[in-house]
Amino acid sequence: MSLSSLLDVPAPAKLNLFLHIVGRRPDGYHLLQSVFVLIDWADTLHFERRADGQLRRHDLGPALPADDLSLRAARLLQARSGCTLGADISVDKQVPWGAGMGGGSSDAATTLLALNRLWGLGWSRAQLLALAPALGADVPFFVGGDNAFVEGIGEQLSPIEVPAQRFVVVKPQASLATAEIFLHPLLTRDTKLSILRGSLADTAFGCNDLQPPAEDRCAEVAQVAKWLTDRFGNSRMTGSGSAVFARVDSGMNASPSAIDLTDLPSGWVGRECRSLASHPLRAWAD
Ligand SMILES: C[C@@](CO)(OP(=O)(O)O)[C@H](O)COP(=O)(O)OP(=O)(O)OC[C@H]1O[C@@H](n2ccc(N)nc2=O)[C@H](O)[C@@H]1O
Ligand SMILES: Nc1ncnc2c1ncn2[C@@H]1O[C@H](COP(=O)(O)OP(=O)(O)O)[C@@H](O)[C@H]1O
Repeated sequence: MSLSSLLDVPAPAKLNLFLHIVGRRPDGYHLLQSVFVLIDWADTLHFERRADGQLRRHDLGPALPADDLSLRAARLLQARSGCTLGADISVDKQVPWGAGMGGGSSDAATTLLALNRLWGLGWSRAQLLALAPALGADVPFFVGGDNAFVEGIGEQLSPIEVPAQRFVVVKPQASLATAEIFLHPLLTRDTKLSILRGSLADTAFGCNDLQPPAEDRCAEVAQVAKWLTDRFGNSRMTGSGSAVFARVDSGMNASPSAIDLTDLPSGWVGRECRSLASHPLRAWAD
């Protein structure tokens, strides 16, 4: 078997440094402004080319939905490109789901980037980006591959440089469904528009408008936020939750030895994470 018939690639998660809801489209989707930052908490996807055209997924970690986002992305690319090749896709799931960390969306985007190479399609980034919104509002960001100021429902990407940062990210036992948080009566939809400038990449800028509804829906979100604020002096929910992060790159908690996650309450998962400058497959499409 030639080397190029196998690929092993990371699918990194993201954090929303802030997330403002600034309006709503006639179809009910919400217009947002947000800074999305890639982090080094990642799934690993293994791809093996198949000559028979079949697409099969194998779960190396926890079981995923039968029609998961990596498989949906593979089917979409196969159908749109007319490619007669298939793939075995093995997913080592490390990123918690229902967490606002975009793990499923990253799996979908990473699958588009990887199969484009494995199948020798030679599609441009713009062609792959055109497929992305049909897979989910977060998928264009991961296909773009750069940390970004994001507008619209997630399809308008302005790459920005985000200073290297460290975070502690904690997800409580409860998971949250994105659609439920967007429909919550406590959600405000009229946050003032921000103008893109350097300070938008500051982790202290703005807020997450989805956090009050998420805390109302799920008491554990507020508990995680308090747990992090007590230890690191700051906290903010990412996406539609339920994970919450704290910056640990400044102040008295700057030393790695100060980060101790051994006392996480039972059922919570947490890690120290670093921001990434870009998706590790950023160079795989122009
Ligand atoms: C709000 C964010 C921020 O990153 O939340 P997280 O999913 O990361 O938590 C995302 O844009 C979410 O993206 P994604 O998770 O891909 O959402 P989708 O599957 O497209 O949408 C799930 C549901 O959320 C609602 N939705 C989603 C995005 C949006 N801008 N407005 C919405 O109202 C819609 O009801 C939609 O049916
Ligand atoms: N490969 C996948 N990884 C994780 N979740 C997936 C995947 N495929 C489909 N899903 C479904 O998508 C939902 C949202 O997943 P994900 O993008 O990880 O979370 P979030 O919306 O919290 O950022 C999950 O609850 C799960 O049911």
